[in-house]
Amino acid sequence: MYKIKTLNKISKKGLGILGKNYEISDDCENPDGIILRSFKMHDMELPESLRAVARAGAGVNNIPLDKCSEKGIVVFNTPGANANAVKELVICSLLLSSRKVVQGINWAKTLKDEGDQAASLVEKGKSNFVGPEIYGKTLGVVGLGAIGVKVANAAHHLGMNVVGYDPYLSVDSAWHLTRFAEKATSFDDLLAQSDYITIHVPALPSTIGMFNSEAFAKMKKGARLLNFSRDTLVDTTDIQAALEDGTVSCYVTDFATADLLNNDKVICMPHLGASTPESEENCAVMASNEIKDFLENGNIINSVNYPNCDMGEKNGERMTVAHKNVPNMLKHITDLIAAKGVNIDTMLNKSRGDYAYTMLDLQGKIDPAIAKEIEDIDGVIKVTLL
Ligand SMILES: NC(=O)C1=CN([C@@H]2O[C@H](COP(=O)(O)OP(=O)(O)OC[C@H]3O[C@@H](n4cnc5c(N)ncnc54)[C@H](O)[C@@H]3O)[C@@H](O)[C@H]2O)C=CC1
Ligand SMILES: O=C(O)CCC(=O)C(=O)O
Repeated sequence: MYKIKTLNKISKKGLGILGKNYEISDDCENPDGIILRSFKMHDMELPESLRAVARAGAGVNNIPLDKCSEKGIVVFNTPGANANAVKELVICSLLLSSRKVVQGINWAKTLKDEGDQAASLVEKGKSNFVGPEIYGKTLGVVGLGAIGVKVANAAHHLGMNVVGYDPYLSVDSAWHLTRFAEKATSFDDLLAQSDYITIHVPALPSTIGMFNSEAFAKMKKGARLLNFSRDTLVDTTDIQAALEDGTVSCYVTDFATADLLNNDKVICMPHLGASTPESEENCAVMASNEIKDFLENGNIINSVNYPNCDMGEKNGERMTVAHKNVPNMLKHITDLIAAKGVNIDTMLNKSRGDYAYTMLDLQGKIDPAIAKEIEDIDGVIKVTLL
């Protein structure tokens, strides 16, 4: 029986995939795996039993990746599974940033006690809520991954000129991106051209604070900024100054923070980007499949800290070894196995940065003591006999 701890509400349809060999609860002790959404794991003690963490979503800045890697805990995410949900809210927000819809609705509500006068007051007051159309305007998309590409394509279909910036654009993203999107020559070039800018990069040391006073100084006066990625990408003090002096005319963010909630030029949403039944189900299904395949077969698909390794369904004895990416490791492991007279049927070894993962299909019955001996090799982190 495998134990799965959930740290957020996870779609039942997704969890159902795990099947009857799984005990799933939000308070289980000694879990083999954790499935979560935005729960912040940084202050959490990682149980010794823990082998895998699956983020039902894209961003993994809520997970202590270094700590997990050191303990041989494989962390997964669900690339693209919520991208359509975010794309739709971004398109909605392009319009919200332009047309003063939120402000207009709030004002209209203040007329609720005006009786027969309400209709004429609406007509008199509506000129306060005029805003430009997005058709023919330029949208800058920063980060052309799963979400950025979908946003770029949809904006093109709405008649916008699209300019994109992504120095690490993947081949897959390039295949899916509309041919009408133009490539910005640099981040500064995108800032200078865009009437609207939407951010779709992960929160990394290299991206945190990328929208700061220096960036705002290079933007078109009155540009509109959308942030559905992470709060830390936009410097809170600098955006308030840019809104105050009119450099940015509206900031739409999916990350409501106390200092922004009082600003009339900010539209704050409570992290709703991925909150659709479809996206919650897609993410939960993908996360459950990933964790099940790892726990049962040792396969790693869509990990963010260990290399992807897939030997298909196990058929016999399989051993997996999470280890440091150092010389001679394979020799040490295979020497110990050979010394026990065990034959290796198939083997796969891949590395990713400082860490590596080895999968071995072994012939015959394996003495679990081998696992202990391999775990004692300097640089080996975790050995699992499946
Ligand atoms: N508001 C919400 O509910 C959601 C927010 N997100 C956030 O959106 C982010 C992006 O999600 P996806 O598109 O699914 O991820 P993704 O990994 O498919 O795309 C990220 C893209 O950013 C690019 N990138 C990295 N550094 C960059 C830089 N310095 N400048 C320009 N581009 C850079 C990468 O090359 C990649 O193409 C996530 O990391 C997460 O923080 C994701 C899903 C839901
Ligand atoms: O699970 C959620 O609602 C948040 C989604 C998100 O921010 C992500 O996938 O990065």
